[in-house]
Amino acid sequence: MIQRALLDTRRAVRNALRHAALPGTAALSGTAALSGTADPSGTAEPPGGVRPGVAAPAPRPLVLVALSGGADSLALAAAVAHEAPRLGLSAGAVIVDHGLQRDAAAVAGTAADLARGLGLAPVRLVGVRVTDDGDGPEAAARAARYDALARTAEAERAAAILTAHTRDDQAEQVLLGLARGSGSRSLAGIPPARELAPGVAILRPFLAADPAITRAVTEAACAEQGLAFWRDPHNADPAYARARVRTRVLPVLERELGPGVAAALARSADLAREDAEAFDVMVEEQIEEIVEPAEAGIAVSAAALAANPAALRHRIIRRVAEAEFGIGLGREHTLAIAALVTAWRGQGPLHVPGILVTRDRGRIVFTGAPGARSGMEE
Ligand SMILES: Nc1ncnc2c1ncn2[C@@H]1O[C@H](COP(=O)(O)OP(=O)(O)OP(=O)(O)O)[C@@H](O)[C@H]1O
Repeated sequence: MIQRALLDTRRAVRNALRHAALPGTAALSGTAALSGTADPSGTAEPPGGVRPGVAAPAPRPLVLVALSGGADSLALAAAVAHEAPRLGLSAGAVIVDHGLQRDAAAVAGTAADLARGLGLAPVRLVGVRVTDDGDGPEAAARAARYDALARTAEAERAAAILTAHTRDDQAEQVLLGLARGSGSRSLAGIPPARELAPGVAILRPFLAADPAITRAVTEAACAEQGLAFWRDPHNADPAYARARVRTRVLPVLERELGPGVAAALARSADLAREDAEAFDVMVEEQIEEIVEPAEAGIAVSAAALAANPAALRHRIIRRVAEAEFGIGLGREHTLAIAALVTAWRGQGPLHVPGILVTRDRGRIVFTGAPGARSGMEE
């Protein structure tokens, strides 16, 4: 029997690892290894150990799979265990125990056993305390998890953490962003790769694949390898917005609009990401040109802001507030500041949370309100 899902997951991992520009290493191309220790055979040391007079081989760069024990990350772990040695990499796993469910420790222990059974090493089981600061239990668990992943990667000197987000996760994320009324950065959804911490990348091979790997494929890949995966009861718990999108909203859309909605949403994310990246570059270029320090703050040329299309003008305003004062402006406040440029009729100073904005001699001047952080980020 052709194990198609297994092969798809392995190909996704192989491509992601080959093309990753992992921190501290060069991007793999073809069979060349990250650190110059290319070893498609998977045997880094010569038989009999290191030869006299020959420098010991550099340790293989380490990648760590973020493993929950669910189908997605178990399929990823199996694919990484197979592919990493062939690319001159070593591969381990991190399992985060959020301690949120009664059987959490047992689930984490089983996942760790499965990882060891796949040949991953090291396998790290990390317990975290989840404290909800008001953003909800999902966000609190995510923050604790990513913090633990970053700390473990640093402790193990890993070049990358790999997570198993699928096309279905991406579609759900885009729908949630749409429902919130977000811009292209948020609609871009979950990035296939980004920096997790200084010197540590986070890679999502199933999202980077073309076409992206679906949840159905990860489940099939587990079945093809006889891997028993855990089903997280939270995934079907209607208390969680993401679970409602997964179990109720997307099935309705697929039924009413036809199959392919999830794929289309994931494609929208890719398009939005391209737009967002282009805007980021344009905003930085504009900021270099039209922003200057002002007493106790920063000033932007009103004429230059006016000359830009709204999409850029609004992004420049938001970027200045974020970089200079650490404040994320909402749509309403952004438009109010933009009106000092586009609908100028001698308005007085504008108070937005943490910032005072005035128009003064052809410049829009941003000044920190008491307590606001100040200083444009590098
Ligand atoms: N307990 C865990 N331990 C280690 N890794 C985990 C754990 N839970 C999830 N992950 C990793 O995160 C990926 C996404 O999981 P999930 O969709 O549940 O996360 P999420 O809450 O949506 O957060 P985010 O999408 O921001 O990672 C999984 O595929 C897996 O790689």
